[in-house]
Amino acid sequence: MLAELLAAWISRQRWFGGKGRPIDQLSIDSDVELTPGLRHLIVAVWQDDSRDRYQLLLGERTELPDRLNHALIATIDDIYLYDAAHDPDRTGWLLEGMAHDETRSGLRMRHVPGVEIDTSPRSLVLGAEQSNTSLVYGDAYICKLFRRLIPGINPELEIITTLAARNAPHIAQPYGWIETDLDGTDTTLAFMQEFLSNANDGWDLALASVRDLYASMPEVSAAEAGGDFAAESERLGIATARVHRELAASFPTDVVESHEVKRMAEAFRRRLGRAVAEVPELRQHVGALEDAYHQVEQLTNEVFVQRVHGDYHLGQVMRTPTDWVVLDFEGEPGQPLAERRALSSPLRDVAGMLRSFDYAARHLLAGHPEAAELEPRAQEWADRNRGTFLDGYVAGGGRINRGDAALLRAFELAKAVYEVVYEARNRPTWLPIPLAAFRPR
Ligand SMILES: Nc1ncnc2c1ncn2[C@@H]1O[C@H](COP(=O)(O)OP(=O)(O)O)[C@@H](O)[C@H]1O
Ligand SMILES: O=P(O)(O)O[C@H]1O[C@H](CO)[C@@H](O[C@H]2O[C@H](CO)[C@@H](O)[C@H](O)[C@H]2O)[C@H](O)[C@H]1O
Repeated sequence: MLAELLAAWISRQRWFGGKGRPIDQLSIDSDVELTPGLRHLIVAVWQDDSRDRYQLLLGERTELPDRLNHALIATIDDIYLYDAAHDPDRTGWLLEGMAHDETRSGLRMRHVPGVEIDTSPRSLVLGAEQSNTSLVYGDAYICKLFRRLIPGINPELEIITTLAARNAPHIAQPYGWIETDLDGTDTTLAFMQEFLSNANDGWDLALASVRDLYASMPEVSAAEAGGDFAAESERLGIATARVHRELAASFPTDVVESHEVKRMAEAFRRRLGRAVAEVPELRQHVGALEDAYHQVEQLTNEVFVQRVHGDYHLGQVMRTPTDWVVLDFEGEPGQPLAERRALSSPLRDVAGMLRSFDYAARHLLAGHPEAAELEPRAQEWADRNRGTFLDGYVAGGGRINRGDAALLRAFELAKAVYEVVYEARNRPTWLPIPLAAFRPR
């Protein structure tokens, strides 16, 4: 009975990766009591013969305070079962566990050597629950509970702890993590780092700039607008190049010989094939995409590859009073771990951010009564910030060569294909934004 109730509940969660497909079955793989009133569950969700596993913190109470009503999952035998990630009376237990390196019922809670964890702050779930659930403790820490579990060490934990040990700039200090065995492999369940309380999300800052441009009367160019974002885009380019340099210095790198570059084009094509099957709107753009991928096959230069961010966009960077900080090095949610840890061209991240400038420029157009008149201004804002970001990247020592244009374009288009699927599944009204990327330029 609990399994059926969980299936209905999980399908409505923003972080559930299997949206758009019915759940055939949900089974409870593990269910352990962490402390009275708090259970840790790993559930397996079966859809079309594929299985994904998710973790949840299940709270139990005989009375449910109003503030937890939104987290209610079900009532069984007069016991309220709810998502305890939303209950600060329960989540303090995780902080204590990491502070004291506790192991309970197979869950290993650990802190980064040399740091101290203050166990007094209470948690709040961050409003923007996306692929995961983040708990903010006071204004000190942010602990991300990975919802969909993939056996193995999460790339974010691996990368941030490695970069922090080198005192690399542009990252937030790591504090602790929680792990368990899944299929006999150490698997990260949660990762906690410094909460940047005095910082703004790059996406929000960019949107403020776009809004300012749209509202400026009489019409001014993006460069003349009071909220011009170009200096920030440039700084972000410089920070991105620095992070790429740190990643290249900390992890293995390689060079893909020109005759092997074909494989990259094949990967783009495989992704396109899957996406077209899911989102028919893509079909009319297949020709243009094939052309772009074909140009990659014709490349005669070798391609430098290294560890990269993997899902780089304006929502993954924050502006502190001093500089940009890069978050969320876990790659594209939903991709196999091996793919997320694989070496790739840093141009992939550059392309991701270029796409994000396009998103920021266009997102306010959907449903806007003056969308047609604003379109050229959106394009102008996107072009300006994409350009200054690239300038910053090159000035910061980022590797972009003359022969990279075709590869950068292909990465951008492949990212837009990914976004089409992401939007079709999660925010269908946003679908026109990535679809606009396939228009001829
Ligand atoms: N260290 C941090 N300090 C402050 N806010 C953060 C921090 N990490 C993440 N956030 C906020 O949480 C949002 C989502 O974080 P992210 O790591 O991208 O999670 P997800 O993987 O669920 O998308 C970010 O856009 C940012 O607003
Ligand atoms: O942040 P996540 O790791 O959860 O990334 C996923 O969600 C993102 C949306 O929140 C999605 O990003 C897309 O929308 C952004 C605006 O909301 C935009 O800035 C990005 O450029 C665009 O790709 C991301 O693709 C997805 O993996």
